[in-house]
Amino acid sequence: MSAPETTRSPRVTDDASWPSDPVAGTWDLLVVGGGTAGLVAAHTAGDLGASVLLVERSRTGGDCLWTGCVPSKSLLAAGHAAAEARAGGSLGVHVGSVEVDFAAVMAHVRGAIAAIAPVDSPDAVRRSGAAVAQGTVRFTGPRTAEVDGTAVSFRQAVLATGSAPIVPGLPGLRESEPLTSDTVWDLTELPARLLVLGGGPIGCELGQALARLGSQVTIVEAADRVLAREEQDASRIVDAALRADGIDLRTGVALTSVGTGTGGDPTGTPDDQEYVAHLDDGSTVTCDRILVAVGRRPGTADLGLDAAGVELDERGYVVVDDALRTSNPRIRAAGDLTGHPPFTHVAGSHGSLAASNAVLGLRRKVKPDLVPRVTYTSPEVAAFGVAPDGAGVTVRRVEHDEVDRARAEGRTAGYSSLVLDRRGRVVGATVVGPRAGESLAEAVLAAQAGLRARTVAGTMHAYPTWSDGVWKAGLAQGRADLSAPTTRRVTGALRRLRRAWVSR
Ligand SMILES: Cc1cc2nc3c(=O)[nH]c(=O)nc-3n(C[C@H](O)[C@H](O)[C@H](O)COP(=O)(O)OP(=O)(O)OC[C@H]3O[C@@H](n4cnc5c(N)ncnc54)[C@H](O)[C@@H]3O)c2cc1C
Ligand SMILES: NC(=O)c1ccc[n+]([C@@H]2O[C@H](COP(=O)([O-])OP(=O)(O)OC[C@H]3O[C@@H](n4cnc5c(N)ncnc54)[C@H](O)[C@@H]3O)[C@@H](O)[C@H]2O)c1
Repeated sequence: MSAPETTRSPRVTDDASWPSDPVAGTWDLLVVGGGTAGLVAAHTAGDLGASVLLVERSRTGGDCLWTGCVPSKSLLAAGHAAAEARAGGSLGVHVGSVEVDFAAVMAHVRGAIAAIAPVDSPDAVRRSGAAVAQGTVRFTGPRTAEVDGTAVSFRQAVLATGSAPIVPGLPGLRESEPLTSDTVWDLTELPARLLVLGGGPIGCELGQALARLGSQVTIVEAADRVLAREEQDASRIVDAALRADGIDLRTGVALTSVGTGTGGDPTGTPDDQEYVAHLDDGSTVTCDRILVAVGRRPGTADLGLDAAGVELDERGYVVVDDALRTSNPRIRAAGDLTGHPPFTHVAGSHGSLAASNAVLGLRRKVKPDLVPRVTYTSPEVAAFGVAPDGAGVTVRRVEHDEVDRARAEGRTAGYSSLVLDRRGRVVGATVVGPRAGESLAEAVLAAQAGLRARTVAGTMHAYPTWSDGVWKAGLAQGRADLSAPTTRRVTGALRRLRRAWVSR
C-alpha cells in the first residue's frame, strides 16, 4: 500500500473569490485559516481592539459550513424525513410510496449553507475590526510570513488551517475517482449502489442519509464495530439501525483493491462502468461510486512551519500545550490541526481561547474532559467525559423502554447513562436515542459546574421529554444515596422523632 494522500479534489469552495483588504505591514495578530477556529480567533481579537489580519486561501467558513456539519446535517434531515415518512405506518399514518427528488434535496443542502454563510462572511469579520484577505500563507521566519508573495510581519499568530480527508493509496482506489466529504456535495445524481469506506461518524452519517434517500449502501469498516470510539452498546444499537435501513454493513474487513466491471455485460461501454471492491476476507462489493471516510490529516504541509519554529508530531499535527501555545511562543494553534477532537465546538472554543490568550497575555487552558461529541445518525449517539469503565466510577443507566417519551413515539432503542465519581458528581455521560445531543447538554453542564447526580434528580424536568432519561439516571443515584447506611440511620431517626411528635 502506498502512502495515504490528502485529497486535492476540487471543492465547492475553490473557485470563490472575494475582495481582500491590504495585507502588508505588522499586525498584532495574524490568523491563518478562515474556518471556525480562525473566524472565532479573528472576531475575538478584533473585539479586544487588536490589529488583526485573517488570511483564508479559499472561502471563509471552512469545513463546517461548506463540506462538514452544515451540509451533512441538512442531508441527514432529508434522509430522516424520508425514513419517518416510510415508518409512519407504525403510528397509523400511511403516506403511500415515498419519492425522493435528489436534485431538490441537494438544493435544500445548498440553501442551508447559503442561510448560514453570512455569519461566517468576510464582512462579518470586518465588523469586529479585523482585516480579511484571500491568499495562501507561508511562514518565512518566527515573526514573518508571505501572503501570496507579499511580506507581512506579526507580533503573534494563530494557526487554524484545519484538516482534510485521507484517501488510502490502495490499488485502483484513486482510479475509481472516489468521493470524499469534500466532493460528495457536488453529486447531481444519487448513486444507485454506493460503497462507503469507513464506519466512523462520517461514514455512518452520510451512509445512513444516502441509504434513506434510496441508495443501496454498503459500509465497510475495518474495526470490529461502527463508531468504535463509542461504548459497545451504542455501536450495537447504531449497527442495528443501519441494517434496518437496508445498509449492507461489513465490519472487521478492509478494502484491499478496486477493479472495474461492466455489469456482467462483456460488450459494456464505459457508461456501464461499475467498480468491484475486493475485501480482505475474499468477498467483493460491486458499486457505482465509492465514498471514502477513513479519517483526516492535518493541514500543516506547505505552511513553512520549519521556518516559523513550530514543531509537528509524527502525524503532522501541531504540538500545543494546554493553553494552545506551539513551540514558537508567539504562535498558537486552534482547531483540527492540533489533533484535539475534530469538532466545530472545539475549534470555536480554541479560537476564542488562543486569541484572548494572545491579545491579553492570559493562560486560559483547554478543558478536554468537557468536550461533548454527537453523531447525528438515527438514533443519535452523544457522549462526553470519563468512560463507564473508568477507575472508581459508578454508572447509572436507564434503558429508553423506561422513558415514557420513547414509549409514546415507539422509539425505545437507546439508553441514557451518567458516569459519577466517588462523590456522586457527574463526570461523563452517554445518551443514545432521538435528540441525544440535546439531552447530553444537561450532563455536560452538571460536570462543568461540579454538580452531583442528585442535583440533576432534584431538578424538575418537563414531562414527557427525552431528557427524562438523564433525569431518571440521576434519580437512580438519588435512590442509591437514600439506601446508604448513614442516610438510612439519619432518615430512620427523623422518622421516629416525627412519629413521636405527631403521636403526642
Ligand atoms: C462531513 C463532516 C461532518 C462534520 N460534522 C460535524 C458536526 O456535526 N459537528 C461538529 O462539531 N463537527 C463536525 N465536523 C468537524 C468540523 O467540520 C471540523 O472539526 C471543523 O470545521 C474544524 O474547523 P477548523 O477551523 O479547525 O478547520 P477548517 O474548517 O478546515 O478551516 C481551515 C481553513 O484554513 C484554510 N487554509 C488552509 N491552509 C491555508 C493557508 N496556508 N493559508 C490560508 N488559509 C488556509 C482552509 O481553506 C480552511 O478554510 C464534520 C466534519 C465533516 C468532514
Ligand atoms: N457529528 C460530528 O460531530 C462529526 C461528524 C462527522 C465527522 N466528524 C469528525 O470528523 C472526524 C473524521 O471522521 P471519519 O469518520 O472520517 O474518521 P474516523 O477516524 O472517526 O473514522 C474512520 C473509520 O474508518 C475506519 N477505517 C480506516 N481505514 C479503513 C479501511 N482501509 N477500510 C475500512 N475502514 C477503515 C476506521 O476503523 C474508523 O472506524 C471524526 O473524528 C469526527 O470527529 C464529526
